[in-house]
Amino acid sequence: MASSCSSSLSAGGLEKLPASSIRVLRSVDALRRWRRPHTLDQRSVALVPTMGALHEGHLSLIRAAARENHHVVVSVYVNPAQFGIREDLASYPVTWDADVAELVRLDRELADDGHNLGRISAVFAPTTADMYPAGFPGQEVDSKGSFVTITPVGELLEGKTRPTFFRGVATVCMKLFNIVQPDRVYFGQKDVQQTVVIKSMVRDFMLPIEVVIGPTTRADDGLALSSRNVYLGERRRSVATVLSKALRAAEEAYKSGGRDRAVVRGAAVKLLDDALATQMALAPEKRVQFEVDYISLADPDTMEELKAVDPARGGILSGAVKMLPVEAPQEGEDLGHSGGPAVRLIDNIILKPVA
Ligand SMILES: Nc1ncnc2c1ncn2[C@@H]1O[C@H](COP(=O)(O)OP(=O)(O)OP(=O)(O)O)[C@@H](O)[C@H]1O
Ligand SMILES: CC(C)(CO)[C@@H](O)C(=O)[O-]
Ligand code: BAL
Repeated sequence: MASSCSSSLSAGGLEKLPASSIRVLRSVDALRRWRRPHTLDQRSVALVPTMGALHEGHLSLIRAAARENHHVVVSVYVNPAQFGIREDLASYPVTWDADVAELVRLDRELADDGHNLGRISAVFAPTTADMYPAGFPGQEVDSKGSFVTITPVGELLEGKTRPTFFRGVATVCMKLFNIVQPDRVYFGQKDVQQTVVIKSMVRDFMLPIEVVIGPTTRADDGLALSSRNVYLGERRRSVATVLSKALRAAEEAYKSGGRDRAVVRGAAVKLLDDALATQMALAPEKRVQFEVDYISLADPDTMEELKAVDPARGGILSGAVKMLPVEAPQEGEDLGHSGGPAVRLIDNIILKPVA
């Protein structure tokens, strides 16, 4: 739940982040009142949707948005509809105070850099009552309510393991887009299937919005930044690079002329198999066990699996790996946020077309 201790009310009763001009808008009405004049004065508005727990990946999207738009709205909303009933809604990291401190710091950076059209104008932090005016429909697969579903892409890969995920994402994004009425929306390539779902929704519902995809921000060792990485703890964090390494191995196979699924995807699978064998040879108090959910080599537009990459079109290599809770925890061992539950890592690499 967003706390209000790190914001203040101005003389006019407007809530702002401290030492900044960033408005905090907590309801649909407040956002609409803020938005109206910018339609009249034809200033461009960008939306960067997030679930908070901000990291450099989010900040890179905000920087891109500020470069190209007069106003940037960052939404911070942990949308319950995209969490399955057995997923981590209750423990999802909520770091409002740190998030707003990052936004204020970034806004100053944007102001000091002369290359930006705009800055962060507002943080939209609505309540679930506001976002689901008929009442929250529930997290079950057969919940009844008003939903946006984008199929078949939303049923593949992530959608197979998380059957309500893309329905929840598309529904909340449709709501956010209708509320904010952005000219441009910014999403990260880290969630590549999400970008395909959002682009399909914008196309199929004729939404007058440009979808901009920002590159994946990584830690120095290659791990894609993700809010859920806080669950890992030290032992699993050191092994979590297996997925990015596996995808990199498959990309190398493509770059060396490999085109068949068995060659390209096979390079990733082999790296994961070898890494797991290495871990399993270690003692329980040292090792990290993981399960591969999928390694996909898919069409860049539909995310349907490919038998071979057409070099004129390229493809998307993506994967999900579940890091299991550590065995035999050691005295004082850092197990990660919320006691170190199983963590699903996702990552991807775009195989670029070659002439
Ligand atoms: N490493 C990253 N690089 C670029 N964009 C990112 C990165 N991580 C997240 N994003 C993007 O930020 C936006 C908000 O994502 P979200 O708040 O879910 O963060 P997250 O790190 O993906 O969290 P989670 O761990 O729950 O998946 C999405 O468009 C997402 O793709
Ligand atoms: C796009 C999004 C903010 C919708 O809740 C979420 O799926 C995310 O953070 O990627
Ligand atoms: N980063 C996408 C949001 C989710 O996995 O729930």
